[in-house]
Amino acid sequence: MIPLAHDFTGTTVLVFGGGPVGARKARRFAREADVLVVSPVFADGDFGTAELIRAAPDPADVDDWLERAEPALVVAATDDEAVNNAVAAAARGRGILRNRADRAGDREPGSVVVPATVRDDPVIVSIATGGTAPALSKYLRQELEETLSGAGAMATLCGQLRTELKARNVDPRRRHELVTGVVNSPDVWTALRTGTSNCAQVIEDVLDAELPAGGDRQ
Ligand SMILES: C[C@@]1(CC(=O)O)c2cc3[nH]c(cc4nc(cc5[nH]c(cc(n2)[C@H]1CCC(=O)O)[C@@](C)(CC(=O)O)[C@@H]5CCC(=O)O)C(CC(=O)O)=C4CCC(=O)O)c(CCC(=O)O)c3CC(=O)O
Ligand SMILES: NC(=O)C1=CN([C@@H]2O[C@H](COP(=O)(O)OP(=O)(O)OC[C@H]3O[C@@H](n4cnc5c(N)ncnc54)[C@H](O)[C@@H]3O)[C@@H](O)[C@H]2O)C=CC1
Repeated sequence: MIPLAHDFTGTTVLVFGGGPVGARKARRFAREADVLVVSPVFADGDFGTAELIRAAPDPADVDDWLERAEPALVVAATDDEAVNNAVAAAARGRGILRNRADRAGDREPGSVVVPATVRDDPVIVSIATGGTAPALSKYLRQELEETLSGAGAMATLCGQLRTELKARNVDPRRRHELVTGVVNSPDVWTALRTGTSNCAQVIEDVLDAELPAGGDRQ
């Protein structure tokens, strides 16, 4: 399997099944997609901003739901294998991405797995185990949360620094050295994590050291 980052903004994600697993998937995709959850019963819990539709489609009805909703991705998260099979088959027939919550293997083209994810925007790290051990994905996600602390601020800082260096015509090789120096600086990491320094200050320090007296490098 090849991990990809997919932008679901402006699309619909259709989830079948309103149990804890359907809720978790709904929350995940509701970050950016319009999520519809179809289920006869909904678990107590957080479905994010998803729209909840009370219905219990038979396997034969599922394709009509896909036709109406025109989703970019369908999630099969019911406890009824026949319905989950119908969801996967209808999505396959329509060329729609599909995620089966009740399968670890036997994947086919167009079937996707939801990885455990740590975010410190704009940084995203995803973990999957080929379906063999989702509990391990969860464990590793929790471990990585600490490691990633400050990574979002570091990414933002590097982005701004690159823009500033380009605007000052610092040549590409030197730009790479300066940005790599910042990324590898324990002092900058500590400053970002503890809030003792901010992006603007670090950028100013780098620019002052690199371009004293305002002279641009070519
Ligand atoms: C294939 C996959 C399909 C998919 O859902 O995309 C899948 C399938 C199945 N999961 C099952 C069980 C559990 N899943 C979790 C948790 C998570 N499962 C997630 C993803 C995936 N699960 C995909 C593979 C990812 C990978 O490759 O690692 C995570 C990462 C993402 C998310 O769901 O958001 C999320 C953690 C999020 C987080 O916390 O960060 C827990 C732990 C818990 O709930 O505390 C358990 C119980 C412990 C255990 O069994 O490990 C079962 C058996 C069901 C049964 O026995 O009935 C199946 C089906 C089967 O195995 O047949
Ligand atoms: N991928 C994952 O992370 C995990 C997957 N699972 C699998 O996912 C399935 C769902 O897990 P839970 O949410 O814990 O189960 P659950 O049994 O709590 O919820 C299933 C939901 O599906 C609904 N449902 C039943 N028939 C339906 C229909 N015809 N149309 C729409 N919805 C229907 C039920 O009303 C219920 O809300 C489990 O059966 C299991 O196979 C379980 C744990 C973790």
